[in-house]
Amino acid sequence: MDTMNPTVARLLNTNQPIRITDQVPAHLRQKWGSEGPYENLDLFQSFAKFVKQDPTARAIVDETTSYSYQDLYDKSLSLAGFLNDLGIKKGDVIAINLANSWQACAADLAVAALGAIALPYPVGRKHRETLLLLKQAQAKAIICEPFVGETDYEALLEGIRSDLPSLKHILIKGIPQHSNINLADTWTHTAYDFQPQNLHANEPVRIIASSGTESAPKLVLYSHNSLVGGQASYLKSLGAEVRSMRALFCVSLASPFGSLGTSCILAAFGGTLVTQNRFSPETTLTQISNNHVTHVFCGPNMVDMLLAAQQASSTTPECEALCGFISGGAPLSTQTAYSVKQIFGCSLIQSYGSADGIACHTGLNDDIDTTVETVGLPDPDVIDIKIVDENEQPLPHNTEGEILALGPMTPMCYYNAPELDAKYRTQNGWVRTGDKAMLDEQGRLKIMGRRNDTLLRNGIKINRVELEMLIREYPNVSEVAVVEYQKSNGSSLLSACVVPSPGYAAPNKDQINHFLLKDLGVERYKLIDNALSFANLPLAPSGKVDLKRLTSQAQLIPDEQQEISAKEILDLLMGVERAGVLRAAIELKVFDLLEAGETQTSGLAQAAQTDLRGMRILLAALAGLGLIEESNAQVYRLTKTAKRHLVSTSPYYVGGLSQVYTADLMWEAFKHFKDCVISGKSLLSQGLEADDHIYWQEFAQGIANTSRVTAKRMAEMIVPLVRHQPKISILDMACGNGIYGFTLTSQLENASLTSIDWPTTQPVWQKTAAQFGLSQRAEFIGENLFKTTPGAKKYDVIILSQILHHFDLKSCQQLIKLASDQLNAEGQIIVLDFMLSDQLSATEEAVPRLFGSQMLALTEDGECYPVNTIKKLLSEQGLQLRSAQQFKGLPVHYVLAQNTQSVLDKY
Ligand SMILES: C[S@@+](CC[C@H](N)C(=O)[O-])C[C@H]1O[C@@H](n2cnc3c(N)ncnc32)[C@H](O)[C@@H]1O
Repeated sequence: MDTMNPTVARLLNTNQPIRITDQVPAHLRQKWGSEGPYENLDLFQSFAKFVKQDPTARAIVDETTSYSYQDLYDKSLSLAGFLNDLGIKKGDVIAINLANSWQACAADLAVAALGAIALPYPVGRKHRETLLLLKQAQAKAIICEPFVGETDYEALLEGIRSDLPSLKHILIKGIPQHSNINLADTWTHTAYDFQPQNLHANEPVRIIASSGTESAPKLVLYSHNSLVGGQASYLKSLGAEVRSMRALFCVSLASPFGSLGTSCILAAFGGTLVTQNRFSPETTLTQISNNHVTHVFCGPNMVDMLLAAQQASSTTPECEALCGFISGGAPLSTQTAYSVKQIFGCSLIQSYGSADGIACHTGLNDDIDTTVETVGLPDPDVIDIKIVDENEQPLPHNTEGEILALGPMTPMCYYNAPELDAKYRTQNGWVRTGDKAMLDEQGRLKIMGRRNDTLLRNGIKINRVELEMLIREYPNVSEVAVVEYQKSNGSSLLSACVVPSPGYAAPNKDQINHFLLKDLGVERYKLIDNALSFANLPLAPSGKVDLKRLTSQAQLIPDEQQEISAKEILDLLMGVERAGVLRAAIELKVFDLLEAGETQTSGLAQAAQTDLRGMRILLAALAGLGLIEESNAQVYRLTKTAKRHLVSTSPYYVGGLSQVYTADLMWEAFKHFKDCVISGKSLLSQGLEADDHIYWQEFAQGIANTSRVTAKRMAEMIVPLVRHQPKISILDMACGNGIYGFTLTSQLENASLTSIDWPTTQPVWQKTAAQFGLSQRAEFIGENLFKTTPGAKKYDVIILSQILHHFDLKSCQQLIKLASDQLNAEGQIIVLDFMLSDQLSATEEAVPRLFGSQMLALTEDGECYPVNTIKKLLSEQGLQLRSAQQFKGLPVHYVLAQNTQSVLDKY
């Protein structure tokens, strides 16, 4: 909880029963019911109406299959029956965290049939966001994907379950790893006996989570009527016959924009929903033509990507049925609107809306200027709009003010957040959007500044809120505001203004960018140029973050201050102290002793058999490095990081790396690094590549825990490629402790392993063999790698892990040839190493670069090579490159290549 601001903390700690008060006056809801547009049907009933009319009509088409209205109806009621048997009842909140699929729509419909409330949210939320959403909504159950990218989402949920007393059931779209429910088991359950008379269309059915500018997501509560009656009217003008709409959603169906999918296209219109698991421009183009798509719902960036993909393809687009692209989330450019007309021959609709309760869009026949400059005419069947001044007094046309909105789509209230109702709703139910706009003479809405502004960097649009949310995922960051500012040369830059959690330092620019790029897989153009640390973000009189003030503060930073600071230089120069202190603490087992309960300086000195003054100074330094905390004078405890990574019994222990990175040899070598630079050579009397260097024994032990992680990733990739083979022979060249070869062998029943290294590494290798229980399936060859003569035995997989960097290019070439000569037809070589990519900036690649300096200091002519060089070496041997990438979250790259020649061709 230490990362939360007071509002969030208060929200999470409240155990008050949830009160739902429709903020819209009852007489208005009644009027919309009697005069339209409400039909007063609940969402499921409205959907069921179409099932009855034409059960065989296509409801959903995904990349491979289509599902009829009857199919979807049956599946929804089976799931509803299952949920009902679990005890889910009217008014309960069910979170849905699924990629776009028929299952996501069936889950929406099942929850609606029960009179429960669906809380869909897009996949990709991390720990903090998930906890906030589920806790604030007091969700009773969640239906989710097992994995999101590399995140084990089921494990993430299990990890926060103790903080979620309301969460009783987890349904996994796949085989659960814990004692949870497999969603597949629900689809054949006895159908729920749906009784429409038990539901009222003005009751709640869906929460739309809006990121907004709050520290926590806002949960906006919608009734059946406000979706099926109000929100659906929003799309009516976009097609002559809504029933024949075939709508392709590139955005997540769980996003506010995507909420139109189930409730409007299916339940209100009886149309067809075309889905894709994940947006890809190529798949979208294929789906448009194969499914005669009429409407594409996407963000402006996606439109640009579709245009680029179509331009790159040699075929003319097949899109006769296409009426338009509906682009929401950020403003459009004239160029985009123009290109859509040119290339796809259809309209681009600019849609403006927010989950808080506003939606407006341009028309199919609007000219390009109207499309780009306005967001169209507000439709009273959806929403009425007022432009008001600070005192909420209406302003005349062509005058800028804040947009207030009220109409049939207006949501009921914010869920479980009366303070948000007070802030964002007027007394008679109008939604305060916080966005600035004016109405022109024709009554068209012109947006002058959105609350969730779009940022422009080098001409590319970036959604501020999305970026802020991503940065907020960084550990121990409690608040973030991203602002755009101009440099003296006119270029625009992005600055992240970060408030760290109490007791933590704010991450710097490089740390944030590395996190965005490596952990979250964010596109490079969204990286920030600068990071500023704040104790609190300044607030404007409205109570919102004062972005203007932050922008001017960012503006004030002289360019040179964005470079490395003097303190950081000092930190660099004190690297010797840092490494020495940490190595001493590891060798004296200080972290293990603290874990065992020895917390006093004197006790620690005694247990570690050190001088009292020595221990006192060591502990003070460790506290300075943030590895331990002083709880009382001279009493210490481990920090979370140290507990996880520096206690030797932890499975995540990395202290062994001190034997590698702070080995005696390393001090010796770096003492004379200047001379290495001058001579271009290592000054050690014996380079690492020398016969049977003693360093390798220590290395093999020290690297073990870290190797396990990388080896597991490597095995995950190789196993599916070879497991079909009746027999698999693996060669681990320069095996060290042998973990890579053994990890792979252990996952393949029919595999045998040969490992080569200097004879001195054999004892460590034997230990690993015993740990894996694989001594019977493995042999060790103790000899010089370069002297191995390829015999009759050939291999299906050859591993070259962390070895090429020791040698010059010629030797690398020789080694790859040796490997390639021992490869079976169809066999694979995998090279793993520190490598330089051509995609990251120098500071983002500090580790491999520093590793390069290690090679200069320690080896005769070793080096850290670019990925492309390794690729070339493999290609030169006639091997076909299969893939090359950095393992996500690890500093190691791999390049995988395959022998496509038959053995006979080669000899
Ligand atoms: C950096 S370690 C890598 C070990 C292992 N592949 C891993 O990734 O953990 C390099 C290994 O190469 C071995 N080695 C270096 N030159 C060698 C040679 N000429 N013949 C045999 N082994 C060699 C060392 O003994 C050491 O175990």
